[in-house]
Amino acid sequence: VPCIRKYFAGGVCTSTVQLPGKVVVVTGANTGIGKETAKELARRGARVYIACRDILKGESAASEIRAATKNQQVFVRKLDLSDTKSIRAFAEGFLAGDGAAEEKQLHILINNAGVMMCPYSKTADGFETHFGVNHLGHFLLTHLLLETLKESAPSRVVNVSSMIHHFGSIYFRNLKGEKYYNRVFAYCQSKLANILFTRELAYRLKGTGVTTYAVHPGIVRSELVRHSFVLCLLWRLFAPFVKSAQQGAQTSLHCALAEGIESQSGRYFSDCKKAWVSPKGRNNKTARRLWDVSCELLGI
Ligand SMILES: NC(=O)C1=CN([C@@H]2O[C@H](COP(=O)(O)OP(=O)(O)OC[C@H]3O[C@@H](n4cnc5c(N)ncnc54)[C@H](OP(=O)(O)O)[C@@H]3O)[C@@H](O)[C@H]2O)C=CC1
Ligand SMILES: CC1=C(/C=C/C(C)=C/C=C/C(C)=C/C=O)C(C)(C)CCC1
Repeated sequence: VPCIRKYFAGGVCTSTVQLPGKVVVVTGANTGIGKETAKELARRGARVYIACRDILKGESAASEIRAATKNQQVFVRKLDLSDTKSIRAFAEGFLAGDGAAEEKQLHILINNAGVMMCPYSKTADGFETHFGVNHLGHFLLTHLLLETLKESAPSRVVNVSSMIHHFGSIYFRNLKGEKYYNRVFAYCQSKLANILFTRELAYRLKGTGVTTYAVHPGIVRSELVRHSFVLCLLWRLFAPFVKSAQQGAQTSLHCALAEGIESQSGRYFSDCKKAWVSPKGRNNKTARRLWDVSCELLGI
């Protein structure tokens, strides 16, 4: 089992970059891959903002991270990606100071939070939940923080996607899932949207010093499978093949920290190296259309 575990553990972030004075936001960092990502960035000396929908869960993760890293600069902020009001309030609060410190800079934004295979539901703004939280929520958050990211360049945006994007398509005529709904395809679509967003964002940010990367973290033991009895069972049955959250955080860390990957902006990484993207994820026309439709839906 240790040998199998080692084989399936995947790539390791080997960057030795330290982050004193750097500011980081990680969404969904109260648990799973996000928490481990935030922990490592705090260990390297960054001021880390845990952006999560449940402040109590966030505080408990923050205490754990402070204790493990001896970094007291770990803060919790409310961010519910299923509500654009909450996203706007988070961005306003973050940029205005909102208690702990006035953040005029943001060097690393990790768009990590996500939901998978939930029953049909809508966000506060009427978007299908996977598309609304996994894609539109992070799209709006990035938009609101973009000027600060530019002013803080060199800076990075890491979008946590998935290999499952290979099975996704963007159904422009059914983005709200009202005509038909399948929870697996809804998740796949949202993860493909993460890849296309990364691609278009990189194109638009050329020359600004802000770079962006999409990530597949691997198959990771976490709460993501909470809505699927079958996946919960599979994850248990195949435990030796499933990464720990700490192993799952490595590719996000690589994309946030590794030196010399700036020319790879817009690309997709898995196991800390460039990986193959589905043809749909390489389509510039779809990327552009998704960008325009997202702006329209969000009124930005
Ligand atoms: N685990 C895996 O095998 C894989 C994971 N991924 C991706 O990795 C990322 C992290 O997932 P993972 O750590 O595994 O899953 P977890 O379920 O453990 O963590 C997801 C995080 O997202 C948060 N979240 C969910 N909805 C919202 C919302 N509306 N607003 C704010 N935060 C929200 C959760 O908060 P709360 O605790 O309150 O629910 C939680 O903190 C996801 O984007 C996922 O798609 C990709 C491929 C495989
Ligand atoms: C085939 C197979 C597995 C199942 C993989 C699955 C079901 C992957 C689903 C990925 C998801 C849901 C990604 C989320 O973004 C295990 C259990 C790893 C064990 C080894 C063989």
